[in-house]
Amino acid sequence: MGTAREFFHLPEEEKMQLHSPGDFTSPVRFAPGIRDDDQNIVVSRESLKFLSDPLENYVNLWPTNPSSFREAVAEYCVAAKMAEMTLTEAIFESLGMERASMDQILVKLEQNVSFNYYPTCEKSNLEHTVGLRGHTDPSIITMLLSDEVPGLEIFQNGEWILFKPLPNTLSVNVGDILQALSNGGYKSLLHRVAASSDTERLSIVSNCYPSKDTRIGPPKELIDDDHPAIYKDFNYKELYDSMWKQRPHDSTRLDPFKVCAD
Ligand SMILES: O=C(O)CCC(=O)C(=O)O
Ligand SMILES: [Fe+2]
Repeated sequence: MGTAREFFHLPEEEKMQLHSPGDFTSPVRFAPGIRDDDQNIVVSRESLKFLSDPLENYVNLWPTNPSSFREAVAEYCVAAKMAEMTLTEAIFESLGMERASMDQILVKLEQNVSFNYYPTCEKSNLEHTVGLRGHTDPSIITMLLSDEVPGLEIFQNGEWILFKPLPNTLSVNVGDILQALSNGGYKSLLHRVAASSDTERLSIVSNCYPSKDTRIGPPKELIDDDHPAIYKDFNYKELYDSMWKQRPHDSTRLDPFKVCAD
């Protein structure tokens, strides 16, 4: 967390060297906060997103400032990936998936990591500022470590609820891919981050997802006459590509992959 904080406190010009607008494929990307004039809103989050798996392919592309970056972050990524694999396997077992269906996904799990930084916002601008807009994650599961400053809100039973971070605790969100793989048994979590005028906030998010070509669809053992397939088979590349396309206002990321449109 200290390394992430040091990174975001670097001069703007240095962080902006890692900014490549419109490029969603670069293995290391810095994104500054944005102003959305259409919605008259500022999204204050700055993020550093980077690929981390397999580590040896990417670690040499990561920032070298702060100097602790590569070593500290590599250690975190490896530990997070192991925890995610163990959890994902346990979730698959709980669903009653057969070994072959589980392995098809587990042997090709990948990971990307985001450092998120939410600077404080002037009180007078709070009304038109959010930390991060409501979204679900395009992952199987997402592991979140935050610096214990509140701000994350989750949508539950029709309302936004402030999530209370516990000290030294990781939280895990269900992502869109687990919703598809479990044929709707698990629901991906809609969440957002509020802006604050009091305290800056930091989080480290590790997303775990199948390789781009892995077939994503409910395994046959979860499908029967009472539980018909909700989603067509797709792969992560198709989900990722469709993420950046304009969607109807009320649609979610998985809607384009539904067997029957509602
Ligand atoms: O900062 C947080 O608590 C959440 C960040 C998040 O939702 C994301 O990076 O997808
Ligand atoms: Fe998220």
